Amino acid sequence: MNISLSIRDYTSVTKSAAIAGLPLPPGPRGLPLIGNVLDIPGEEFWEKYKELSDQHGSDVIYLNALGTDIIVLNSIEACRELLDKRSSIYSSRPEMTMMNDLVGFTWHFGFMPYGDKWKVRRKIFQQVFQSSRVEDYRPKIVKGVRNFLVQLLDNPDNFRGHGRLLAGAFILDIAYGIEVKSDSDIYIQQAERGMAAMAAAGTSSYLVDFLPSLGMLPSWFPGAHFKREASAWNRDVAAMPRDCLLYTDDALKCGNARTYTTVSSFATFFLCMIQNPEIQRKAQTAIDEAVSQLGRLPDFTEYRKLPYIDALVREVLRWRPVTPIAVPHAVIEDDVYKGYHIPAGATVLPNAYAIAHDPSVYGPNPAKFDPSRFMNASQTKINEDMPMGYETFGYGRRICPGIQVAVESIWLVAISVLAVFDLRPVEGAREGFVKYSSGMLIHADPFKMRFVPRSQEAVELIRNGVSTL
Ligand code: HEM
Repeated sequence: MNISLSIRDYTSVTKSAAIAGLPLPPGPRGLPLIGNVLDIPGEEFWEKYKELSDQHGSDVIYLNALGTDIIVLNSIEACRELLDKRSSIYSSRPEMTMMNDLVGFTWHFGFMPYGDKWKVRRKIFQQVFQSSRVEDYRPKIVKGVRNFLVQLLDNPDNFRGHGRLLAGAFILDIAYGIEVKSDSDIYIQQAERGMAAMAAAGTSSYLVDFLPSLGMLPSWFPGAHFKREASAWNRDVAAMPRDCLLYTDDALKCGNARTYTTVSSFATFFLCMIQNPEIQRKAQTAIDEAVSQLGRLPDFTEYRKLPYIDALVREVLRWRPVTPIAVPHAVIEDDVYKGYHIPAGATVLPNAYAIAHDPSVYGPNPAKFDPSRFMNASQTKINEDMPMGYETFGYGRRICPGIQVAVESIWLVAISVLAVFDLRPVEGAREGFVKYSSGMLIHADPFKMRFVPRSQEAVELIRNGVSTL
């Protein structure tokens, strides 16, 4: 036994030594001590990583920030090979000092390292949101979307607030069975602020993430602005699990701080519709033919039966991925990819934005919003050979466990809103590009639009939508 162990140990030591002798993936030359810190921009870093990948002619690039190894995966093949197929060693998280220790997300299993504590929480969370429970949660999505339509009719200017309420209330209802009625509810507001903190703190671009001892600096110290930002966010983030316990005796379910992601997709959907009226009309024609003539609002009876609406949802998720570099993974063993050494402990960033905008995956002109890219040549069915555009939900064992409810919510919002409203830009407002925020989660900057009921019959359908459930 002892002999076999020592043979195994010897084999693994020689294997590690052989791997360590391989070159690291290519990347920009770093400076002494600080490495590539100056190559990591504070904003839209996914663009820069893609540029570096093109410059070095490699889908995998290497950077070093204050001694921390960073591997960026810029192709779907690299993500699938490493994060999916080799998930037993690529499913941990880096330390994330800013997110966990300073901002206070240690309670959220999404940022925990791979291990038993994470596994228990993930299992319980999945039980709540798994696909076999669609019968339990779909009626709640339908009810939420019907209320959303009434709110859009009565107070269209607050469409973002209604979207926040829809996403937040629905998750609170599924997870804890509690009913929230307004977007000014304290829990919705708090979750919103907590998610804004998550979006900003999770970028892996704070120096303290690479040199945790910087966290010891006092807040007043020059350059320690991250400490001041963290303490401003910490109050809301710490309150999230505490308040969650007011509603449930099961603290492990407290992983629901993910509403912001779905809300960001709702806004992208609205934006794409006002910027592409011909696509809006095409989607409405498909809905009118299949549902509106039935004299009722759409529901899950139509799910997966209208290929153009499925394609539209895929394109919303692809065009502006909510999480452009997903959430950082960490690799726990030395590994080899395409002859390059991937060092144990490296932070691994899947560049979801680069993948979503890769013409070799999604066809020409990836900057254009065009649902037809997901259809077959005759435009009659979804092209099943094309990836779904869901890469934005991450990879391997850490893939988003809310993927199904998120996609189904976005789908029902899209089909229901288009069935009864024409979405139009505000007359006289400057049309064109709307800027997106930069961070772990991105969202469109505030914009205005109009929700015009398509007919008197549509108004009646909206008004009667909730009572007919
Ligand atoms: C458009 C909507 C959404 C997007 C784009 C999104 C995206 C992501 C991504 C990229 C990750 C990290 C995956 C990885 O590390 O490889 C993630 C993790 C996670 N998501 Fe989502 N998500 C969305 C909606 C939701 C919803 C609605 C929920 C809750 C019902 C949710 C719950 C979670 C949780 C708990 C994790 C942590 C998983 C873990 O670390 O094991 N997400 N999500």
